Amino acid sequence: MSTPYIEKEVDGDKSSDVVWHSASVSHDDHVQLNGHKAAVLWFTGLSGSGKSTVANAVDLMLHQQSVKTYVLDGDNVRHGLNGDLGFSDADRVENIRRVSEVAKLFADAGLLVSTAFISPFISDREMVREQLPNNQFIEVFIDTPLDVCESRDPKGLYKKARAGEIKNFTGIDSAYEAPVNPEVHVKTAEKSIEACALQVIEYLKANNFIS
Ligand SMILES: Nc1ncnc2c1ncn2[C@@H]1O[C@H](COP(=O)(O)OS(=O)(=O)O)[C@@H](OP(=O)(O)O)[C@H]1O
Ligand SMILES: Nc1ncnc2c1ncn2[C@@H]1O[C@H](COP(=O)(O)OP(=O)(O)O)[C@@H](O)[C@H]1O
Repeated sequence: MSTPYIEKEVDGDKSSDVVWHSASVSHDDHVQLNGHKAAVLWFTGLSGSGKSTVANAVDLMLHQQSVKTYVLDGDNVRHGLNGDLGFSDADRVENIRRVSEVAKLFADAGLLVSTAFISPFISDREMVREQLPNNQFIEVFIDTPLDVCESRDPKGLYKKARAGEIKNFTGIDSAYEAPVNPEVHVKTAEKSIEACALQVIEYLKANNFIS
């Protein structure tokens, strides 16, 4: 007998006649089969801070240990699911809301999912935390000073933003609210990519998400 993992949320009138259907295979069944806990590693930081790089390094380390994983990356999700969204504050909020729902489904399936989104607003990240059960939200602050991100400029976007060719660019003319008490605080300007990834792996081990 499975227990409903995700409770139905009534969203105004549009879904009031939709009834939640419990799955035959429960979250606990997935976790038992996988042999590790599920969680969402929520990487947040400025553009060029290293979210994608560290998230993918962590993902590879986990995969090599036979942990079931998936990476949701802002650049990729914005090509499909969120291709209709731009970079106004309202669109960023909607971006994170949708990603949060997808991440919740991946975690429900028993995966250790990593997300790499700037996710600049504390309120949105706290919304994600609150909708995930049992401390499954792990905030990973990729803390890289703006000047370092700008000197890396892997996609040439800071140059364009400084030239006024891109508006509402995070850290230039759009806000970034740093995490106050993240589960993992990674300073990429001070250590290698591998050391940054290992810091996340150590957190997962110390908190019994993986063995
Ligand atoms: N105006 C503006 N501000 C910030 N970023 C911009 C912008 N325009 C395009 N890009 C590119 O989009 C990537 C950020 O997308 P996200 O979905 O992570 O943004 S957010 O969480 O909704 O704020 C970001 O990717 P990363 O560099 O990997 O962070 C940029 O490549
Ligand atoms: N310790 C480090 N951790 C992460 N990235 C680093 C580090 N040192 C240098 N970099 C470089 O910084 C850049 C970060 O880019 P990216 O991962 O795309 O950032 P983001 O996803 O936050 O926009 C990459 O070119 C990466 O090689």
